[in-house]
Formats: sequence, C-alpha cells, structure tokens
Amino acid sequence: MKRQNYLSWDEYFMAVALLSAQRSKDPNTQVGACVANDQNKIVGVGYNGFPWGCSDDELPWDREGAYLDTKYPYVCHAELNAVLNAITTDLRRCRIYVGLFPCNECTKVIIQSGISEIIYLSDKYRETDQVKAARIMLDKSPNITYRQMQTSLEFLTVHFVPPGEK
Ligand SMILES: O=c1[nH]c(=O)n([C@H]2C[C@H](O)[C@@H](COP(=O)(O)O)O2)cc1CO
Ligand SMILES: [Zn+2]
Repeated sequence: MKRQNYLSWDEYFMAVALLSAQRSKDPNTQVGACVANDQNKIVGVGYNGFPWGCSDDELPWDREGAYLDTKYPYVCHAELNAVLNAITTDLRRCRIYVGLFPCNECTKVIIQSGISEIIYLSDKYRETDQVKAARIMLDKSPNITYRQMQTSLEFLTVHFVPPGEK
C-alpha cells in the first residue's frame, strides 16, 4: 500500500517557497516564492534580498528612518526574484507560491510574466495600499486567479541527520 502522509503538490511547492525564505537576510520578514509549471515542475525560486553585488553589510536592513536609510528602496522582493530567476520568460499556465500576498509592484511583474495563479499563505499586509492596489489589478485581470493556501500542516521538519543516527 502506498505511503499516506505524503505532501500534496500545493504543500510541496509552498514548502519550497518557505525553505527559500530561509535564505533571506531580512531580520523582520523573510519571504520566499516558487514558480511551478502545468507539469508540476519547478521553473523558478526566489527570496527577498538586495540586488546582485549590493552587499548585505553595506545596505541597511532598517524599517524606519529616512527612506534612503531603510531597506525599502533597495530590496528585491521574492516574487520578482523568482520570476527573474525562472528558466523561461514565458510563464503562462504557471502558478506562483508565495509566503506573503504580493505587493502591487510584484503583482505587475506576475501579471506581465503570464503566471495564471497565485497561491499565498500570509495576508498580513492586506490593509496596506500596496496590497489593495494589487487586489484591484488582479480582480481586473482575466487571466489570473489567486487563493489562500489550505492545508492542515502547521509545520514541516527536515533532518540533516536521520533520526536515530546521531
Ligand atoms: O510581497 C512581498 N514580497 C517581499 O519579498 N517582501 C519583502 C520586502 C522586505 O524585505 C520584507 C518586508 O519587510 P517588512 O515586513 O519589515 O516591512 O518582505 C514584501 C512583500 C510585501 O507584500
Ligand atoms: Zn513585492
């Protein structure tokens, strides 16, 4: 009989997004994104971080203060990185799994890439104008839908050392 508690595709791709988020140096919010195609193959992953060559030790991770002294003008969002890192520029019929509902800027990138579905986990910034603008665009776009991830999983553990071998 086959194993029962294997991951669904949704859980698997969201877990890849969440694992990718663990690469983020942002001390406050770590976001990951995973793009899967209609054959359930991963075609792009990303997490929030500063652009290539911009040192994490020189740019600020602060949230408050003068705009140029915060992370906001510099950080590349997870969704942008996942789309730019993708193995193809044509992402029609692909889904993007994200830890956080995308902002308006990422939503533009997602729509323009051709992605057809957004699956998100947290919606903690739903009251912000950025996320409201994102929803306005998505609700007007005929070729893209979005839904919140449904799962009974609360967490997932990976073992680098198999249990019992230590
Ligand atoms: O969609 C997103 N994707 C994404 O990668 N981010 C990143 C940018 C920042 O590094 C961080 C948000 O920071 P904070 O929660 O401290 O404002 O998450 C933020 C959003 C906002 O929804
Ligand atoms: Zn964004």
